[in-house]
Amino acid sequence: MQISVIGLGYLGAVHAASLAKLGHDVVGVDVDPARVVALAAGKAPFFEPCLDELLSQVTSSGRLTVSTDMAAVAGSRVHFVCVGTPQRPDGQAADLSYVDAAVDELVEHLGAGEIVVGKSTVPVGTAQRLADVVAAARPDATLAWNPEFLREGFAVQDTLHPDRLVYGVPGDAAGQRATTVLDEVFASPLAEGVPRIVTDYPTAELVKVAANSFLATKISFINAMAELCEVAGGDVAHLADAIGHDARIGRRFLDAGLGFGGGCLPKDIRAFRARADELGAGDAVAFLGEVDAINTRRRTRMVDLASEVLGGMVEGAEVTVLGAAFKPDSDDVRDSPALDVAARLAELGAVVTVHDPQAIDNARAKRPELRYERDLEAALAGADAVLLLTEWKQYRDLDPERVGTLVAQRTLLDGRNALSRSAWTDAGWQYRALGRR
Ligand SMILES: NC(=O)c1ccc[n+]([C@@H]2O[C@H](COP(=O)([O-])OP(=O)(O)OC[C@H]3O[C@@H](n4cnc5c(N)ncnc54)[C@H](O)[C@@H]3O)[C@@H](O)[C@H]2O)c1
Ligand SMILES: O=c1ccn([C@@H]2O[C@H](COP(=O)(O)OP(=O)(O)O[C@H]3O[C@H](CO)[C@@H](O)[C@H](O)[C@H]3O)[C@@H](O)[C@H]2O)c(=O)[nH]1
Repeated sequence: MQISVIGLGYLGAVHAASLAKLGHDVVGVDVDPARVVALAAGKAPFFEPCLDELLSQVTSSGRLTVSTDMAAVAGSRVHFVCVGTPQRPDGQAADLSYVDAAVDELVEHLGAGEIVVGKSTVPVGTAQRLADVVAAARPDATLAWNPEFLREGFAVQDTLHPDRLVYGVPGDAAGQRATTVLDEVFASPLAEGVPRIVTDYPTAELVKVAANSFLATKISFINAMAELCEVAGGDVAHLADAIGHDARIGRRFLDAGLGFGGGCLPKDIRAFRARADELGAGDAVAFLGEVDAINTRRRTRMVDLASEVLGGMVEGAEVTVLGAAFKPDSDDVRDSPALDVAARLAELGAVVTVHDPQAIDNARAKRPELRYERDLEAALAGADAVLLLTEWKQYRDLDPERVGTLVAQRTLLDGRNALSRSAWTDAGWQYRALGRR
């Protein structure tokens, strides 16, 4: 099928390449010329495992083409809208200006019976508003909402083999036609038995923010327990293992530490609260304010812990921060807890050196005031304290003896509960972690 994908960021580039891999002919459109040049050459414009290989396959086979010109979407049967919905700079709510601009431009190129499919994460009510925009421009076109659940770091795998597909469609014949066409788009995952939920627009929009709210709540729940463990002398990693064995709870997303960041969970729970307030149902999700507050406190606690192990002498202390990305296997630094902690320590006068296997360029663009070092051993040299803030595998694999020969003080703060305490203490390190003795 001929398909267009509008917005080629962390979501759209992966979606476009994956649809091409599934055998469709895909044209991608983005307003960022640098992004389009990279993609046209079969290169990922950001780091995402497996994406470079996939892109070089689908661009060289001609299944994926890219353009900065929206006119390139003409003739596609389905148009996926994957542009950003960041938090508004002046508040908590989502900035819908990119979605509105993309749809306004797209509808000028729509042909008879084509389907516009929203994938961006939006406040409930947006789909109906956009459906009216589509209908006004092209009465025989249909809008569907198909939220995306991919995780960065696993984006290709999650797109080709999703946990579920959700279609929000109108409850009429046009909705049935859109469902049939989407089934054709996703024929391959559906044939693997991926569950498909067909519902209305508001439910499809709410499914997305409900899922992210649940995940954020799970992380903040375990981090609240970490706060308790810290004052009561408990160990949150053991606690998580113990409650996680209960299948009703499950161990996934119970990793206590520095908390959640990234371009999704933090902004999505804030936008959800803002939208619920507008709808007069703010009380229903007021708890998300506490989820957010617990999450933010973890960053403050990490800075305090660093100050504590440095004997209150933060100013002038050499601090090595391992990790700048918001999670491993990504170069994304949007709302990165690691980068936030690094910046706060630098503000307090520490001499902070940041290392990350993939995110240094993005981190430098956002926090130019910090020092960056691409060589891991050089980054560790002379450190008074080492802070592990993003649990990349190469940090998990560090040899405490070897690292001990590089640093000035054998002091390690494990912000992700990712290392073996005994391995590091046996090598003479002072090991401290959030939520553990
Ligand atoms: N990143 C993820 O893992 C993920 C997962 C699920 C859902 N989402 C949601 O998907 C949406 C996109 O997120 P992202 O992380 O890919 O953002 P992003 O900022 O990485 O990408 C957005 C892209 O849209 C482009 N764009 C903006 N306006 C445009 C226009 N008018 N026409 C064409 N292109 C335009 C930008 O240049 C950019 O390349 C957001 O709503 C997000 O919440 C993201
Ligand atoms: O037990 C855990 C699990 C995660 N995190 C942190 O939580 C954040 C988010 O992690 P993750 O959810 O894996 O990354 P994202 O790529 O942001 O994916 C989330 O956000 C996407 C965008 O909406 C959704 O599509 C995904 O389903 C949802 O998991 C990261 O900072 C992690 O370090 C923890 O602190 N503890």
